[in-house]
Amino acid sequence: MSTAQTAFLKGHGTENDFVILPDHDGLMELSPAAVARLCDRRAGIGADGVLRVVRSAAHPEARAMADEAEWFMDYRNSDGSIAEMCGNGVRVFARYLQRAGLVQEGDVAVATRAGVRRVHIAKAGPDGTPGAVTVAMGRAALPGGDVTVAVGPRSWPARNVNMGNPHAVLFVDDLADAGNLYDAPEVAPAAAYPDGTNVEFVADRGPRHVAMRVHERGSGETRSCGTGACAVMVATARRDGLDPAVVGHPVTYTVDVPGGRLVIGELPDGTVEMTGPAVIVAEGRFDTAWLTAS
Ligand SMILES: N[C@@H](CCC[C@H](N)C(=O)O)C(=O)O
Repeated sequence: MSTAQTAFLKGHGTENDFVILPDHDGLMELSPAAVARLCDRRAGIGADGVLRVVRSAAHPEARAMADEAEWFMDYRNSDGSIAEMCGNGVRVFARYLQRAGLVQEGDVAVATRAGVRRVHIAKAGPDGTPGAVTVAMGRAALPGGDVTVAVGPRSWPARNVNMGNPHAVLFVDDLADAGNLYDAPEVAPAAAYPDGTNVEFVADRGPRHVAMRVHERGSGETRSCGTGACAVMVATARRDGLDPAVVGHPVTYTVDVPGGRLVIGELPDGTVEMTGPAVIVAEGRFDTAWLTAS
């Protein structure tokens, strides 16, 4: 008797890693417990989150976007919670579509809970090195209001930046000041973030060059966060007195994350674009029953 199996892939973007579940017709039941089991780094496959690949027409949350974007990224954090958007995830998602032969190098639109995101897959190098993947992340929203982030006895003022999902961005002299970021820092007032938030600690590295560490809502400390890096870019540009809408030209920053480097630009129309690597590292199968066994 053969055991039912489910196909998966594993990929990452600057070491923000994902289990990818191809479920093109949207038939899979994916409970929060099943996501947490997949993402478990000891008893599961291990990842910061899950990218379920579903045809937009087959998913109730994406049906309205199906004319614009054939594929929907159903993103889940490693604790099983749902997030609106994942910047590295959408780049890795595009790489999966390319590897599966569902799209070619060039432009692809991907439906997300934060709306349609346009992704560009650059040509591979002459030696076959995969090209970088760029995503137009939409405009940052800057809700304003005073926000404070505390770690133990220390606290810092933070900037509230929304990239489709929420972020609190603050500047430190030394990234070690963030301490253990597996636990969520305290963010006040709680009313600024009714659904919780991601928190980014930022240190300067040079002109238009910063480094960051992140606590991701629903995943703990990760090696990178794409929406977080975009929020950091915008918060840093405003701190530096740079608003592309005012200066009339794009503004670009390099953002180093523990898992690599992202290049992020903001255009005069407010659109934020992020470029970086996106790779698939493995492909396999697990027993379907394992996902739901108690
Ligand atoms: N790693 C992601 C962000 C994933 C969602 C986040 N944890 C949230 O809950 O908002 C990225 O690359 O943007």
